[in-house]
Amino acid sequence: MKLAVNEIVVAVNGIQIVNEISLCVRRGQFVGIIGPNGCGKSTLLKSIYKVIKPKRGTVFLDNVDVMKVRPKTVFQKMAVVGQFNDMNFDFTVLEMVLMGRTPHKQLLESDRKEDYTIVHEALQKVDLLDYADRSYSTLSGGEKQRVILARAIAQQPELLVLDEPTNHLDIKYQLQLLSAVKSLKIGTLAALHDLSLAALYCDVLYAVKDGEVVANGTPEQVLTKDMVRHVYNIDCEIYNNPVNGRLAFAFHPNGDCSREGSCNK
Ligand SMILES: Nc1ncnc2c1ncn2[C@@H]1O[C@H](COP(=O)(O)OP(=O)(O)OP(=O)(O)O)[C@@H](O)[C@H]1O
Repeated sequence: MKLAVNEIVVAVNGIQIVNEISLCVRRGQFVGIIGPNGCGKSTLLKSIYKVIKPKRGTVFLDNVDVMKVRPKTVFQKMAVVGQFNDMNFDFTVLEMVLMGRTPHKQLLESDRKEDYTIVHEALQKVDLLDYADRSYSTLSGGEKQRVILARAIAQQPELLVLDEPTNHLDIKYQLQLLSAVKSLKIGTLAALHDLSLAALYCDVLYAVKDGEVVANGTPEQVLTKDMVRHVYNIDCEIYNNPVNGRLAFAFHPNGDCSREGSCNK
């Protein structure tokens, strides 16, 4: 499996939101996209999973031209966990996760025993097996997020696209969700806000500012004080986390670089 995104340009009302972004995800790689609010992460991801048609550029999943083929062909290989997961109709948790099987079925084909086994395993992975009969609409934001991940897992994708997947989750479930994703050993592309989690889970990072990639490489190459200041306009100290040995971040209070005297110490 290889996702190849080449020079994607997305413009809305004449304003360029994504500016010639290229990136690559290979089998087993966890690739993170970091950058401040509004820098274009979701817009880029939406153009990769066919919700937005870019003005220019290509997205290939192996030899499949994502822009040109029908959605079913794409979603047999790609699963998505978006940022907002509310539904207009109510379903049980089991029904929600069963929907992950849809790209693998013919029209009106009924669910088979094998589908239920896959769904049970997916619910187990996100620690929600006991919730199978609960109504989705009654779940907390974090529980909904985990159901949507279970649905994506049940899809048995080769590539998982996640838009801020740890939104709504407490720290235990942030770690559980990212560990569950990592254990799938498939290609993953995730927009992430938490730099420590990005350092802990990602093999490769792309830092985005104003719709452009300004740095890419391993977390150690990308997550520098200069990058954080340039991209987020804030000062920080970076150290090795004594628990996991990965990079950790301490941000300066009042560390907005635009404030007088707060930067360049
Ligand atoms: N359909 C649209 N019409 C107008 N502006 C849009 C549209 N879609 C996105 N934008 C703007 O494009 C910019 C990038 O939005 P996007 O959601 O991609 O950012 P993001 O990096 O995912 O942000 P966040 O971290 O806050 O989720 C924002 O300023 C947003 O307001």
